Amino acid sequence: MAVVFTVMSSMNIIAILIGIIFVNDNKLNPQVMLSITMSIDSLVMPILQVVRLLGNLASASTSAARVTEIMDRETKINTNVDVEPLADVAGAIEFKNVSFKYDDADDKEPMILENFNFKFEEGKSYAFVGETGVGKSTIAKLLLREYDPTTGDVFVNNDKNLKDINLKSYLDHVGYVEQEPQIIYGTFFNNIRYGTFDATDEECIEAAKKANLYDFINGLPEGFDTVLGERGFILSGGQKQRLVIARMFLRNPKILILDEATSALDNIVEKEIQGELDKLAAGRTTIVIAHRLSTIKNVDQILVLEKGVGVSQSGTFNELKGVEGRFQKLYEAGLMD
Ligand SMILES: Nc1ncnc2c1ncn2[C@@H]1O[C@H](COP(=O)(O)OP(=O)(O)OP(=O)(O)O)[C@@H](O)[C@H]1O
Repeated sequence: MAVVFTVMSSMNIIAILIGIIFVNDNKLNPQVMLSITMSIDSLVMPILQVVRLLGNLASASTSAARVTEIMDRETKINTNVDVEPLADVAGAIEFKNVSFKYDDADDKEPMILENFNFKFEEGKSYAFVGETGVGKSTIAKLLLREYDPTTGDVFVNNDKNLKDINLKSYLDHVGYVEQEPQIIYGTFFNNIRYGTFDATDEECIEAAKKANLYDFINGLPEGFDTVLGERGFILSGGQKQRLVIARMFLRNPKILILDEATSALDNIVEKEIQGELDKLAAGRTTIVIAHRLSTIKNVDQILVLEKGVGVSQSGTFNELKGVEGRFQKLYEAGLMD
């Protein structure tokens, strides 16, 4: 492709150079030379455009093939689309004898969770802490049923195995706030409404007020119609988090999973956002995957994960701070701002 471009582009330069020589020797009228080079231009340009188009078509067909390959991939998770959707989801979740590793087939891979038993009670808040790689985010993935346990089961609504229920109807009641908030290309209205598509403008505005984002949006020249995302208005890390919190207020989930939701923010913004997250968590079963101990001071129960041990300690922040153990070590290591 590059060769074609070079040859085509050089044709014009060569014609001009030869033309200049001929004009100098009085063998060619300058006006004729000008019209010849212009004709070459109008001949070469469409050819170059076609060549460029062919190049784009080739990369588009490669991308289309990759998308088709991904779409055709068989998922290991049966989402049970044919099962009657759950009318409601109770906030209690129970892990029974759950062991998990990512590659079932690899005998050498150690279990990340081993025989984990725990009951999350409705409306209470929990936090998982522990060193990096210990398996905190893996628990969030099991709760979202991105993976099924290698052995053991997760139960919701008392006795319903997460593997057997209509997954979409369960996930409709689960709110997930990721470390890196997902902003879509669209207006504030589109972004807040994402996931609750039938919400009215008034409901979006109400959610923005709860997330303490209303005054900021309202102060923009185009207000809630300001376009965000790639090539759109750029939000700061804290504003993005607030936007996701507004989205969650609108969704009103029974179960809330916060995966290090404030870890990308500086201390001052983090403290402000923490207030909004606490409001959001009130009355919902909340599970925090935490890096900073300061964000989990108020949760009902902290579970300390340790490699090869599982849950080595549990209790409230003040209880754990006062006893010798892994939590105190994390606390003393400065994980508390
Ligand atoms: N998709 C995956 N495939 C294979 N192994 C994975 C996958 N995701 C995570 N792991 C491995 O599982 C272990 C637990 O990872 P996990 O992300 O749950 O830890 P974490 O405690 O959340 O760590 P961090 O605090 O660094 O986020 C790690 O050894 C990690 O390398």
